[in-house]
Amino acid sequence: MSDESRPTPAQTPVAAVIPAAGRGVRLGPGAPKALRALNGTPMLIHAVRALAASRHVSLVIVVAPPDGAAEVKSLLDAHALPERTDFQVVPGGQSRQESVRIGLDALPPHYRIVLVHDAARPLVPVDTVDAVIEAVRDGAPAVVPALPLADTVKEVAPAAVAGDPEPVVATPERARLRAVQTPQGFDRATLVRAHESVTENVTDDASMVEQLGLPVVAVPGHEEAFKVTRPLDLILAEAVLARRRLTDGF
Ligand SMILES: Nc1ccn([C@@H]2O[C@H](COP(=O)(O)OP(=O)(O)OP(=O)(O)O)[C@@H](O)[C@H]2O)c(=O)n1
Ligand SMILES: C[C@](O)(CO)[C@H](O)COP(=O)(O)O
Repeated sequence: MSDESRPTPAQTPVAAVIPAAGRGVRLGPGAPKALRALNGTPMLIHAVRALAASRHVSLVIVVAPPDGAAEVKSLLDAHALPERTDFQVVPGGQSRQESVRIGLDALPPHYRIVLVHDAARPLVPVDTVDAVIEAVRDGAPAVVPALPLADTVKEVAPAAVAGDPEPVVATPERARLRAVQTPQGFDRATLVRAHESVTENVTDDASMVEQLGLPVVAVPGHEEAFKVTRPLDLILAEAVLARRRLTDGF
């Protein structure tokens, strides 16, 4: 077993990269998505707090909108965050993949475990974060939190004429499908190699590790780790925060 793939001890420090450089086109016009407010606090601050809630995470690197690094730094300074966690801000890229790679480049060398977490998943519970970390510490090179699907999924072919109904070509067996969330956790050397090797666009980091032929494992995700993508998701996120305030007092 090479040094890089050896299981890491429980005290190995964990860093989190938070890609937050997206525009949020599907959310509609307005500020970059990560800077939009959820119950008065920017989505990004909720996401940073969610990751820093894990006592294992000692560094959070926020990948800011390309022209928004100064604004993000001010936001982090203006909000209460755990003192045991260090924060760094770097300007992001044109795609999620490029933003994650920029975040990885900023990681100090001694971090051997890295989480990648969408700013757009601001409400992930700390138990989910810790379950991902534990699986990486147990030796998995890549870990995803995942949930079974409620809908049946169809594969379609392109319509002959744009706008016409799309022909359905297959119905994958639902019991074997999972909806994948973040944080995704990685052995740092594996993730760096994946980002160096895979050049085509992918929608998550774990799929790059799959392309290297390395194992990716799934741990239980959480309904509240959903991604704020469309306007209805903002309403749902604010409802979850209101419920938390009532039941947990924060
Ligand atoms: N160039 C980019 C694009 C996306 N992201 C981040 O990747 C995460 C997941 O992306 P998504 O939800 O698709 O966000 P957006 O790209 O902002 O959304 P849209 O596709 O609707 O524009 C988000 O936290 C987003 O800020 C990023 O850091 N850099
Ligand atoms: C990484 C991710 O959140 C896993 O579900 C998702 O693939 C991001 O997709 P997006 O289209 O960039 O939001």
